[in-house]
Amino acid sequence: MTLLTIQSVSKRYGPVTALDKVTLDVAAGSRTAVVGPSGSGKTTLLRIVAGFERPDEGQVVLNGEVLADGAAAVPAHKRGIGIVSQDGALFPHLSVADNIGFGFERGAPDRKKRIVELLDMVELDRNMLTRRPHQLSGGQQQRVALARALGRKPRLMLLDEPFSALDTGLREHMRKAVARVLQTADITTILVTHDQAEALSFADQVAVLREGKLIQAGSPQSLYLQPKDRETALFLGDAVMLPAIVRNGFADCALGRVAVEGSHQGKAEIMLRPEQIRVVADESEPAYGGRVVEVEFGGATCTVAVSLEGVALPPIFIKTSSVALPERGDRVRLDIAGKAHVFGRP
Ligand SMILES: Nc1ncnc2c1ncn2[C@@H]1O[C@H](COP(=O)(O)OP(=O)(O)OP(=O)(O)O)[C@@H](O)[C@H]1O
Repeated sequence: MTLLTIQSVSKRYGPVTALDKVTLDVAAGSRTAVVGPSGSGKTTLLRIVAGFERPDEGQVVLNGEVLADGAAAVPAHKRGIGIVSQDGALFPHLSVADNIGFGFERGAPDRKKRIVELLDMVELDRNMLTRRPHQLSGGQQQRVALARALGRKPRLMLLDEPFSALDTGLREHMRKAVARVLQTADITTILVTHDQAEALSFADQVAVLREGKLIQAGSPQSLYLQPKDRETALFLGDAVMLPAIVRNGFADCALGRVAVEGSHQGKAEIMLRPEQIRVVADESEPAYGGRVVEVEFGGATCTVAVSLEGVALPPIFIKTSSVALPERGDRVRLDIAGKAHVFGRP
């Protein structure tokens, strides 16, 4: 069931088109990540859904209720939508307990109990209730902000880059913790991020924005393995692109004959994710071989650059484990796992 429908929403700021006829459905109980380069319209979209901005055109409908229809809009505080921003936006002069209970009635008999329940939900220690925000770490502040937003029992939760101020390890931990809390509470969520890995691991649906347009929306797997165009492919991760001739489910390219998806026939560009390619030392002069021109040791994931023989193409970069890492100058062949994705060539 669809909870939120964003229908042909456009927003201009003077000469800048921040959003251009964006249409996106968000299923009830799901997690959607909106990604895109800086300035692509992610925050504008979130602010329109939250009610902090009004669209010039288009509709926002939540659970059958029209929240915005062009400039006619339901005010933000009447939307039942929670939002957690990058800085958490906690009230610095209030304790953790009062931050979490901010929206609750002062004299409500169950106020304290609800605050403690929310604190437990975001897995914070109860001795933190009397602390002020500046006595908390960045990750703890974000949990308090999430608890406060959850306390209002939102129909929809919006997360605007909430993990971006945290360092890598904590970021991943928080992402998992927040996903768990939202799933347990069965709250539909939209996350805005410019971290592709975060989007792919957090969401059921990823929506890619570029220059105010929605380029593609779908499951993380489908976007990563079947991106609509080159730019989307490269935005979501490293990719090896090769010219090819496709016939009956196979592509002839500089790597030999590679199985492909789809029914495209003729000239095309194919894409492989680097982890689909395995570098195998092979001195036997294979028909489609190459020579290692660069090795970058990176711990768990190393990068090997291979210059393909007999073709005028730049070296291709392959991610590989540190086990049996080839050396510069080695002859190798490249084994492919899975199928390549085909971009049709006009
Ligand atoms: N209040 C405003 N006035 C004028 N232009 C604005 C305003 N808000 C956003 N813009 C412009 O609209 C475009 C989209 O901005 P938006 O903040 O939505 O992008 P974003 O994808 O969230 O970027 P970032 O990842 O850098 O936060 C940008 O060109 C931005 O400069």
